[in-house]
Amino acid sequence: MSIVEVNHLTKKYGTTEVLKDINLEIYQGEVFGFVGHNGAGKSTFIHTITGITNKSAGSFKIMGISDSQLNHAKKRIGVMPDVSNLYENMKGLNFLRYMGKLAGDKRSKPELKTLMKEVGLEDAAQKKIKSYSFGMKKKICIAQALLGNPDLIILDEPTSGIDPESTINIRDLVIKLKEEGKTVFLTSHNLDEIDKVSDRVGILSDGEIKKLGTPRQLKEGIAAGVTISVRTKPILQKNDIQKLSEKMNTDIIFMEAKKDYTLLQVPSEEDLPEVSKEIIQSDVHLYEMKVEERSLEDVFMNA
Ligand SMILES: Nc1ncnc2c1ncn2[C@@H]1O[C@H](COP(=O)(O)OP(=O)(O)OP(=O)(O)O)[C@@H](O)[C@H]1O
Repeated sequence: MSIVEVNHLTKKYGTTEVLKDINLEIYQGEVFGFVGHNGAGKSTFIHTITGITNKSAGSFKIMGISDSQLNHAKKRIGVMPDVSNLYENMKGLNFLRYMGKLAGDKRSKPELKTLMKEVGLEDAAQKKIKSYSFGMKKKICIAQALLGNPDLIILDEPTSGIDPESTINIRDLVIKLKEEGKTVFLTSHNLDEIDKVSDRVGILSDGEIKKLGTPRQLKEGIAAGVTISVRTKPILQKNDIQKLSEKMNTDIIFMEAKKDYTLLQVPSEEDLPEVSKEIIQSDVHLYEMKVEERSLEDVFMNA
């Protein structure tokens, strides 16, 4: 079942089309990762489907409720606010109690403390928000998005500015929410994180969804060929790879030479034995050769 259904959605600021004819379905119970470069339109998309800003054209439904009736769906959507919208003079726990009442959240104080613990703020309940670090402010925004027990949780950059341990906490929290049957829509610049946690990923570029699928489908869908890293002494440079390619009469593409290894692309795994044989027979010493996993970053760069 679709929790979000977007049809031909367009958003303009002045004459600039920031979202261009977007079609997208987000299914119940999935974690959907939305990625794109700065200014691609991710926040605008969130603002549009949550009614913070008006669409220019097209339509959308949230939990089957059409955008003209969006107010009826709002209680079931938890949107992570921007840190600048926090009430800095309030203590963390009091802030969540206050926002919780507005959201119709029935949680008791101990339950709200549990929520704070889940987002990694167990020691900050009685501290004023203005004393929080940026990462802590992000965490309380995530907690705020969960008030009122929403079915759809929208997290815009939840892990930016957050330390690695807290990033893992947030990942665990997202997985827990999914296990509870919630739908989580999240944006992030951390592609590794998106890869780990998302059931499906959409790549937004210049206001259009350029790629959509499971992380695996997206990684399998990029240019054919196998990327390998080769650790040699001395390091193989571009001209070495060109010579190798000519000698083998195969397209071997030099990608980059790092500090202690070289990345190259060969047409298929079948070429690996000969590549290693040629390197061993050359003037360099071969220490390691391995196939590199495709990453979402590769997909993103190819979008
Ligand atoms: N209120 C506004 N008025 C005019 N232009 C806007 C407004 N809000 C956003 N934009 C423009 O729309 C484009 C998309 O911005 P948006 O914030 O949606 O991108 P984003 O993908 O969320 O970027 P980031 O990753 O940097 O947060 C940008 O060019 C931005 O300058």
